[in-house]
Amino acid sequence: MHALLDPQEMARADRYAVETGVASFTLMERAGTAVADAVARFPLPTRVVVLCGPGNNGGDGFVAARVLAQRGFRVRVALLGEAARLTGDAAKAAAKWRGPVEEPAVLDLTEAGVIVDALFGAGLARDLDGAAKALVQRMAASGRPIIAVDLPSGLDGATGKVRGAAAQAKETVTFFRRKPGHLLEPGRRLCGRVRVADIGIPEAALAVIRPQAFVNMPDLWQDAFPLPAAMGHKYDRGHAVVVSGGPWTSGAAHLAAKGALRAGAGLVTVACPPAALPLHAASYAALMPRPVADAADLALLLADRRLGTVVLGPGLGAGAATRALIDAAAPGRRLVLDADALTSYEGAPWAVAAVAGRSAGLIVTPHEGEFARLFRGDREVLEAPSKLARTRAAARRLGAVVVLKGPDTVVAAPDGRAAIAENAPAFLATAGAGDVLAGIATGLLAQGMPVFEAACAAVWLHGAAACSAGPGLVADDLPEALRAVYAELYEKLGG
Ligand SMILES: NC(=O)C1=CN([C@@H]2O[C@H](COP(=O)(O)OP(=O)(O)OC[C@H]3O[C@@H](n4cnc5c(N)ncnc54)[C@H](OP(=O)(O)O)[C@@H]3O)[C@@H](O)[C@H]2O)[C@@H](O)CC1
Ligand SMILES: Nc1ncnc2c1ncn2[C@@H]1O[C@H](COP(=O)(O)OP(=O)(O)O)[C@@H](O)[C@H]1O
Ligand SMILES: [K+]
Repeated sequence: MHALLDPQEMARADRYAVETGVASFTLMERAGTAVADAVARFPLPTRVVVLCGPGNNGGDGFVAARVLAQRGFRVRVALLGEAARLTGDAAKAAAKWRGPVEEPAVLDLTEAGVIVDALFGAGLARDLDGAAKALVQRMAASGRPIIAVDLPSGLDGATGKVRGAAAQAKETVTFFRRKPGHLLEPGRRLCGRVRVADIGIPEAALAVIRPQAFVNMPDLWQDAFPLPAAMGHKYDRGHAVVVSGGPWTSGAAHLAAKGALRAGAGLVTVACPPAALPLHAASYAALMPRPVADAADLALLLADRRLGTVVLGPGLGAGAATRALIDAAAPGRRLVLDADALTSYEGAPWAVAAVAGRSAGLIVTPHEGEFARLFRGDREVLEAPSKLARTRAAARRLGAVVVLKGPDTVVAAPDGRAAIAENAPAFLATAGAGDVLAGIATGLLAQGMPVFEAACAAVWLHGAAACSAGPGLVADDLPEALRAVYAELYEKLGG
């Protein structure tokens, strides 16, 4: 699994390496050498400017400068702060750099072939201001390619937020594992291409750290992925129910239903107002439309316990009628709540927590607007320091798995496990895409996949389907595109 380490966890990995016999200066030497390797891969990087900061990030910069000079590059080094104030490994690395150490102010950064940004990394402790901020802004304005050491300076590795200023990097070289800030926007864009260098920290450090945040990739959930059993029948693959709005808003439920079917649910029933029956009947022939006028009708339909997974929200309308449908569906069933279902609980996350408590597992899939409405007034959730922290706080509050959508969709479980997606193309932001995602999650839940894993898999499959469909995508393409993604996944998982 691809773990993500926050700065504290990374410091723990560092200590673990030292405890198990790796000298900390060796880590710095390898880190600086990895940066030098990245510079050397650039086209014609003959003139290199290395901007070093006052801590170990600057130390990596001094090592990179030395290695590059030894390899014949013309290197100039500037230090933000005084050389006399460097300590520990950074002081040692600076002492091994034999060339001049200049004032940043005297350098014309626009003349650099490549700039190495080694000002601040994991130790960024507050917003940049004064000389540090001015230097980062000059670097950004230089227009020269930048290779960032660990993180673009000013980017917070835990949150992905910019603290004061940060310069767009062409490439970022980080160490051992990526950090959440490499995936969370705007950090992801600022990093450019991210390389992870092995600097000799033992993998066993992860068993000690027990990280709880991961990149959302198949290795995170593939062991729980429901491959169809050779001797199975459709009921083994679950019976999902999509609750639809009336004829004018039935498209959203329709997209969710297709998502659930293509994700592998054995059967999908669409519970819809009678006026919407013909529309659903005319879509996929495989869908089973049933007339459901209100919550009492839904309860009757769901009396068949095989209908164990229900998605509500897409195109349903927000308000009391939707809350009543949710109350009818919740007891003992696995639920996905999206869109209007979430807006129906504006400012009342405790009510969703109550639904979660009655259910057999709940996934909620808000976008940022729905999230803000649901948690209105809940400062602990809304003001948590990052998208990752907000999603985790929300999951704890609701006792449910939360999927907070966007270019960097975060999935979090109440127990703290979290995954950040990196496979969604920008053109996935199109009307109805969210409805398909809710449907895919429902289809996976219906097949018995555990709730957190189902949510993570749904997000990854959704992104992969979009990539497979390509630019020009409309939401209707996503369920169809899932076929190619499944073909590859089944092949890989031996299904
Ligand atoms: N962990 C590992 O395994 C390995 C880590 N390695 C490397 O170490 C890096 C982390 O080093 P680090 O901890 O020394 O922190 P770093 O990023 O240099 O910054 C600290 C300095 O900046 C200062 N400062 C902070 N904020 C500021 C602000 N807003 N404005 C102005 N100043 C500010 C702060 O000063 P102070 O807060 O004390 O005033 C302090 O002097 C990591 O990113 C990686 O590159 C590798 O060598 C390989 C192994
Ligand atoms: N900039 C982006 N890059 C990639 N994916 C995005 C971006 N913005 C939104 N998405 C994704 O597009 C989908 C949009 O869903 P949603 O906002 O619910 O729209 P709708 O209600 O129209 O279906 C979500 O899966 C979200 O993660
Ligand atoms: K940096």
